Amino acid sequence: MELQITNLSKTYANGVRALNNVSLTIPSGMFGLLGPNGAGKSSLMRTIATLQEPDSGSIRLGNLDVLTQKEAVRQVLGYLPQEFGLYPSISADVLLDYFAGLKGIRDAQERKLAVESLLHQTNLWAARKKNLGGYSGGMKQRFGIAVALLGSPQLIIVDEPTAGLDPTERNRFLDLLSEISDNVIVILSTHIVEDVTELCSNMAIIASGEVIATGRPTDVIGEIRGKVYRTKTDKAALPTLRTTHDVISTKLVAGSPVVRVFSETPINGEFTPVEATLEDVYFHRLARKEMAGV
Ligand SMILES: Nc1ncnc2c1ncn2[C@@H]1O[C@H](COP(=O)(O)OP(=O)(O)OP(=O)(O)O)[C@@H](O)[C@H]1O
Repeated sequence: MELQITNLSKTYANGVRALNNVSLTIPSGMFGLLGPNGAGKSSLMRTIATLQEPDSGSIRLGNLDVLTQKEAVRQVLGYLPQEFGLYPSISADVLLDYFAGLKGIRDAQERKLAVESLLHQTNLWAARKKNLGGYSGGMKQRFGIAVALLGSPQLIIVDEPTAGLDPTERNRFLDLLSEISDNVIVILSTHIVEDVTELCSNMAIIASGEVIATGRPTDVIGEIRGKVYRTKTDKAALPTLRTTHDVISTKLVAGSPVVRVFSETPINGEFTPVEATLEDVYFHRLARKEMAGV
């Protein structure tokens, strides 16, 4: 199964153009959607999840037309939104059973098996009798994914699921996502570049509603491989360096700026060639997009 998004555009009533001619092909496996705040990630995900209408464009999921066959899409969709409310004084097993009923699992025995299996899969079995109000952030996210996985969806959309999780919970959540991504499409929206490099077989970067890079992470990185250099400098020299070089990023290491620059041709002197990363592509493409928009 493949998700095919073609020329999707959306301008909100307040005039914000959240999606501008977005076209993407999303195969099965983990697909990372990267972009800064306000890039349009949630708008895109809500549209794919049949929760809002675009102004123009089309979305196909296998043989389904997502924009007109909404009910059929919802049957095979699992969606974990950026924010969701949970009933604080209900236990996980009771609420999951309730959602399983809403998802159309009518047979009580079948529902019980589905709920038990998901509670095990999300590592919430031991805490299944606990009220959700007492769950930690990570447990709530794992409960959210258990709800999204009800009914064996073919398309799973998770919108910034690791924001606010500690490293242990973040890893646990991402491991869970990669386990479920065999043979289904999982779209993971995130600001965290590392998560995409490590987990996703395909990806896209969007900024100001436009796709500015897409492909396999290794191929996307390949476009700037051999063209990234690094140097240490002092703070006073930084403004001049920005005018003479194509600066990708600067980071303070022990108080001194470490600068990564892009160059089509070899640069000597203080610069050392370094292995290009997805973060380099991300910052470099965003900077180019900003310059083009000025
Ligand atoms: N319902 C709405 N009405 C008006 N403007 C909106 C609405 N939803 C989003 N926007 C605007 O559309 C743009 C894209 O927002 P969106 O939430 O899709 O981005 P995002 O990439 O998910 O951002 P974040 O990472 O901060 O969640 C932003 O400028 C946002 O303010």
